[in-house]
Amino acid sequence: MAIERVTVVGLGLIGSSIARAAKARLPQVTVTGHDASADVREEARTLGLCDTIADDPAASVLGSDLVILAVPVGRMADAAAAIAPGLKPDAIISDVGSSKAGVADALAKALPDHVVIPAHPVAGTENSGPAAGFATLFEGRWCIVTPGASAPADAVAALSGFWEALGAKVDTMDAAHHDMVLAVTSHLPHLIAYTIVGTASELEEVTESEVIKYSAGGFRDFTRIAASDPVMWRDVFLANKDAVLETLQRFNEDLTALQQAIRRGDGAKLEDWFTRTRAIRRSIIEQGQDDAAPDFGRRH
Ligand SMILES: NC(=O)C1=CN([C@@H]2O[C@H](COP(=O)(O)OP(=O)(O)OC[C@H]3O[C@@H](n4cnc5c(N)ncnc54)[C@H](O)[C@@H]3O)[C@@H](O)[C@H]2O)C=CC1
Ligand SMILES: O=C(O)C(=O)Cc1ccc(O)cc1
Repeated sequence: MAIERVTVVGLGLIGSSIARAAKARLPQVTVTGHDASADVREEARTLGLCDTIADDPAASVLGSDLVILAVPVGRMADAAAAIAPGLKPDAIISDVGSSKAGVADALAKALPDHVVIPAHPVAGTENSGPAAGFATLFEGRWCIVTPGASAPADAVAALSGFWEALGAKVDTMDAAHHDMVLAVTSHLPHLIAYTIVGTASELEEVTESEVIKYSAGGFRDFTRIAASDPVMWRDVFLANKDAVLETLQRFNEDLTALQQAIRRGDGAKLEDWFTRTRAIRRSIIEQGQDDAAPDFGRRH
């Protein structure tokens, strides 16, 4: 099935990057945009992100073959309900939310008679808003598609083809599995960054501002992640509660084991652990998958 008209709902970092990438790489595709915020719609018009920006959500999806919801995870249900009256019966509705099982349920409930295929481009930055997006964001990055059992194969293929056309590599998996994997690789690291930067800022009173002054090393990387959008991440942790709590439990156990090794002066335990993690990093680089950390910061 051909995708000739695409609507992007939510024109922040990810939505505006989809619009930019589609305009750059798919000149035959017409892109319509909508955002609930009048200021964002205005900015999107000024930036020339889409062929058309619609003020009304239902009007924005009229005639569209593919509608991508790029709003915070907690806003997916509202956004889906608002577009419902304008959808073509055979339109594909997808999203880009960072957690998948809860979003899949919310979208299926809001759009019971439509083809819903959730997805997650695993690419982004700590910035938000329409000006933060860029056309190359998805190049060489994974997009995880999580179709339910009833998703038509031709629609899954069409959505995967769209992401590949934007430069992404596509993998397909079950939504619950996605949420467990991303809890480890993305959600927990963000929680750790939010924690350490908050703790350090409280400790700053003790160290008399030296935390900021000497923040050239690892701490600086944590501050970048901890600058990520508060609303987006609030929603991710609330939506992926079970997987995050399970991962956090394991993390706490390992942290306690390292704490104990430090207290007991168990240097062998510390050195073994650090040797193992160094090998993990090296094997990621050998597999050519070391794009994550440097690439996330490539626009800064
Ligand atoms: N920031 C990142 O690095 C990544 C984010 N994501 C996911 O992408 C989604 C969007 O995130 P960002 O683009 O970073 O956020 P953003 O904050 O830059 O943009 C979100 C936009 O959605 C709009 N919006 C909110 N509720 C709406 C509604 N009901 N209808 C229409 N528009 C609405 C907001 O006005 C805002 O312009 C989230 O679900 C997030 O989990 C996925 C991959 C990476
Ligand atoms: O900026 C970073 O380091 C990120 O981790 C970006 C990011 C944020 C959320 C996602 O769901 C995927 C990628």
